[in-house]
Amino acid sequence: MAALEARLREVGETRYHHRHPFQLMLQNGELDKRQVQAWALNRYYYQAMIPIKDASLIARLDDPELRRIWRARLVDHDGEAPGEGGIARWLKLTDGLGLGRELVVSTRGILPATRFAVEAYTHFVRDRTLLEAVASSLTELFSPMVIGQRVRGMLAHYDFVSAETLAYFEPRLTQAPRDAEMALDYVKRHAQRADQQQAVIDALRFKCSVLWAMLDALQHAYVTPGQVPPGAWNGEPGMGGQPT
Ligand SMILES: O=C(O)c1cc(C(=O)O)c2c(n1)C(=O)C(=O)c1cc(C(=O)O)[nH]c1-2
Repeated sequence: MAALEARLREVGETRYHHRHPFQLMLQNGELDKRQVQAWALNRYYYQAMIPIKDASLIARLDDPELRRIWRARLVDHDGEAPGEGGIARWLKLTDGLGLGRELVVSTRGILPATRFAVEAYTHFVRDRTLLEAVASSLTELFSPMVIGQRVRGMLAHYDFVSAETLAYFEPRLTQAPRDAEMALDYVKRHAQRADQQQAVIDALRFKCSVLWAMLDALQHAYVTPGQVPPGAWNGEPGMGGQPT
């Protein structure tokens, strides 16, 4: 099983979004405020869909113990009360960046490719085997590293963000390792055959592609050559994006 873990870590090393040019620009202070806003606006859709993805996974778990463990993820994102949890904290980030809440929550200004990538993830978790669904969350093995680089870089380079507006990320540094450890343990116990282990590797590759595609879309639309797709957010806080 150490061999499987080594293969998974190799996938992360080569394919995770810590290597994406948009992530590098974000953490190196090379984006302007509008580009950072576009990142936060689009990433909101990922945040909003994660608990829906997790709820569909929980619905397929027949072991109460596993459901109880996985349930913590719903609480992390949705909170126990209005204004709590990861989604609410992400909205503090978009507030802090000057984006209108109605625009953000409506998701009408997100890029088409953001929507397709996030939907592909939720459908993958719903439709594939439970083993693949669990394995697709294993990008979380690598997220504390990229979050640390992003937060440090953004605080150092952008005067329009603060530790308070980036507060979303702080709890993730403990939540993500807890979740990833559990998912890795599950995968190691359930991927016994070679074909199952390959399915696990492929699920992680797929998930890396989801995250990569989201940043590709931002790079294409808002960096170079600046091709904002029709109907997507046009750079004006609270505006842009056609009403649905
Ligand atoms: O900031 C990031 O780079 C990053 C990456 C990932 C990831 O690797 O999927 C997640 C998150 N953040 C995150 O905040 C989060 O809640 C989360 C949940 C999941 C998942 O697949 O269930 N990934 C991620």
